[in-house]
Amino acid sequence: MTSFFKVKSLDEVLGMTQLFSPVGIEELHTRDAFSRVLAKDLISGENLPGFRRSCMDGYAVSAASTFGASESGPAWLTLKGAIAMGDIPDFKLAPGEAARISTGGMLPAGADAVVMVEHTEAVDEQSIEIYKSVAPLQHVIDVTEDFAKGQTVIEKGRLMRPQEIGLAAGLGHTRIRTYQVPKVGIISTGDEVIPVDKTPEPGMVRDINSYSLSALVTQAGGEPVRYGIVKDDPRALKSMCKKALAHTDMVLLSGGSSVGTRDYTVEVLSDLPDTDILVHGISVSPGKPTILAKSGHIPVWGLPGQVVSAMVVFQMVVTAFLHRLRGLSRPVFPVKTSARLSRNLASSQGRRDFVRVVLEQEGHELVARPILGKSGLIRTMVQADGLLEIGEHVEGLEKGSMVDIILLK
Ligand SMILES: Nc1nc2c(c(=O)[nH]1)N[C@H]1C(S)=C(S)[C@@H](COP(=O)(O)OP(=O)(O)OC[C@H]3O[C@@H](n4cnc5c(N)ncnc54)[C@H](O)[C@@H]3O)O[C@H]1N2
Ligand code: MOO
Repeated sequence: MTSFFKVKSLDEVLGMTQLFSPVGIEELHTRDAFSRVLAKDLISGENLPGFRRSCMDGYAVSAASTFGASESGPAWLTLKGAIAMGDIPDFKLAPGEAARISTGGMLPAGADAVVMVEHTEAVDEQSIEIYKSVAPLQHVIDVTEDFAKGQTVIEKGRLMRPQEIGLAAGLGHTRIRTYQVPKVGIISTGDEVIPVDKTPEPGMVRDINSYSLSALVTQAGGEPVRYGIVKDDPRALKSMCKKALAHTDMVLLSGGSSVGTRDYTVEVLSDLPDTDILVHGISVSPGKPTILAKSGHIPVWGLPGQVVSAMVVFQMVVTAFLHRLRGLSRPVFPVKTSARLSRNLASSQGRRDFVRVVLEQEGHELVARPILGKSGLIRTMVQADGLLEIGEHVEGLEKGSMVDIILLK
């Protein structure tokens, strides 16, 4: 029997991300850097907060002055003054003294803790009673408690989430260096594939893949560039590949990845200058007939034409390469939930299966119902809340077992 594919494991293929490098760097205003990846360590130029800051409304004290204080035996302290927000206190606290302070105010010299106002009682204009002792630094943010001057606060390769944007702003970094957004060229192939604004004759299909793949590229942090539909003609496909390679950082071809009489992708890619076929076949289902080539420094994918397979391979394989091009230094962990499996599921050993599932709430539990349908049915992806992964060494899963579901965004 002819073996068409030299199938590689998913882990082997994912290991190939290291053969590719992040795209170029650009400087951006911090407010535009959301979802970008930092290209240079961000160093703190100052201490944060830079002064001892109260995190409660109450009284600044030396903790030692409150030791032993209780409801029945309060500590008695002399009121030295009040600290206005944003002011530097112009007095020092001696033992046995306290100063009125608000949340965010600067502690005076001699103070190392704050007593919450609800644990005090004013005796008269000059003195207060304290009903609860505080420990040193209680209710206080210390000078370098967020960050110290010179410290790396965000490492190169980290994603700029809302909290990283806030931190950069808090340290006064208005411009930061990030990786560019990788451009991803998308080419649909197939004599039967027509533009979505045309009405298909029998035997024809509208071009679903360049739309679903564009959306996936955007979701994974890339910029899709659509090159339309190319007929099953090696010369036309080669010329479109060259065009996409000249203007993008990664190329996705959909269709023609298998071994049919009109599946030219491998032939065309092999024929491009400075191009190696790294993968033709991955031991996953759906998506086995996937191709990965390296053209110069650019990854080129031959994705299966089946609408579900193209999407699943993008999510489970291509995304890791796009993250590499974006400059991300750590994996982005998929969002998962735990659910009880509604039925027995068979699976072939030696292959990783990704089964589409619907999630349903039953009492306090989530139940995962597998959607059994062919990989040419877009309906099955639309119904799916997530994917259930069945490992290479697992023969099947039993009804009632708890499983992890990768949620589809
Ligand atoms: N003898 C074998 N045949 C096949 C195998 C195999 O191992 N041995 N694998 C099957 C699997 S699994 C898949 S998946 C497909 C992949 O085939 P291709 O990548 O060559 O894709 P096409 O034949 O071009 O198309 C498959 C299917 O998808 C439709 N299609 C293609 N492009 C689009 C698009 N842009 N939008 C919507 N639909 C699209 C196309 O019309 C076909 O129906 O190979 C199996 N064969
Ligand atoms: O990859 Mo194919 O998608 O199993 O139908």
